[in-house]
Amino acid sequence: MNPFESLGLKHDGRTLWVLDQTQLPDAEVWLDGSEPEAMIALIKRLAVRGAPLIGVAAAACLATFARRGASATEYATACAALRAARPTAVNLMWAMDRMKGAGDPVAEAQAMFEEDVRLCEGMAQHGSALIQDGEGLLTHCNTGGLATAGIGTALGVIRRAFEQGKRIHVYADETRPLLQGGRLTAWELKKLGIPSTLVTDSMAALLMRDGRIQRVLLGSDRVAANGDFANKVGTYGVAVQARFHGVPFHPVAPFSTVDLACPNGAAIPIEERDPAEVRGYGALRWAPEGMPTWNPSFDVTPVDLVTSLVLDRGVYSAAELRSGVLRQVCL
Ligand SMILES: CSC[C@@H](O)[C@@H](O)C(=O)COP(=O)(O)O
Repeated sequence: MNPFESLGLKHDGRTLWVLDQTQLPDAEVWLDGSEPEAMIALIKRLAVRGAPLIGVAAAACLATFARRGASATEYATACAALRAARPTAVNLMWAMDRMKGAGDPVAEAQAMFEEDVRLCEGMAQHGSALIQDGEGLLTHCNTGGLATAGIGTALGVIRRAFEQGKRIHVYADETRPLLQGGRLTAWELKKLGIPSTLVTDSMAALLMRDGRIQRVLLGSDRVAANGDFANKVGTYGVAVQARFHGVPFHPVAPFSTVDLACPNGAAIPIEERDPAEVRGYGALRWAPEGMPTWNPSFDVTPVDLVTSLVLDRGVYSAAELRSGVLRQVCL
């Protein structure tokens, strides 16, 4: 397998390494993700996360496993287990289905990595054209180089607009409960030198009321055929607030996130995670021990709250999405 490298993943030709995203921003620790069991654990505990990245990482892991001499049965078992590591991001299932039927798993994983880089470029090209000079942008969760093999989905769009010289200011939601915005998006924005401010999730409506947000750009873990989409919990709330304040709202995703088998958002499976993530963070606990919690990791935003969806192949309005355009462009 040829060496490849992204912000959160690298393959040196023999071993697959992943950046442990749970330790960011304080430490940049690379872990060995070559073995399927190790990769499944890394995906489950969000050391490797972000819809496109988990698909690419799982594919690279399988390719490494095959190259080390896994039997057909071992390969098929690992493929099925990786496919089930997280339930909402369809990129993982899409990638594993491709790997299942791949004649040459090494070449297929390599192609998938390179394709994801190109898909990010497509989104950046189409999405950056929407952003006007001087805009304040709100984003939720982390959708940058850490979440993909390339420059990212929504954060890639934002980065491209910044590189085009547009004077933008990014507001990053901290994104409770696991703080992908506060830890990861903030880390990426600082690295890139993009003017930005971190806010708690509950501040977004106030920013919109005060006229500081001209556009919302965020990612998706699964887009249904009618344009409803799942993304990190809190996205639906941002969409409602954006509609109330007349702020354009754009999910950004590659075609590999579109699931034509889901007719609408009600069919998207939503991951529920450990209650401990709501009661505290890491070693810190603020809720009474045993306090009942609800911890859906994602929510579904109806297409009616979408201004337009930025795909790698173009920008599609809510009306186009409702009339089934995804069935034509995502074949
Ligand atoms: C390119 S990223 C799109 C989504 O995967 C992202 O917005 C998101 O919700 C990630 O959730 P996570 O639980 O951190 O994997």
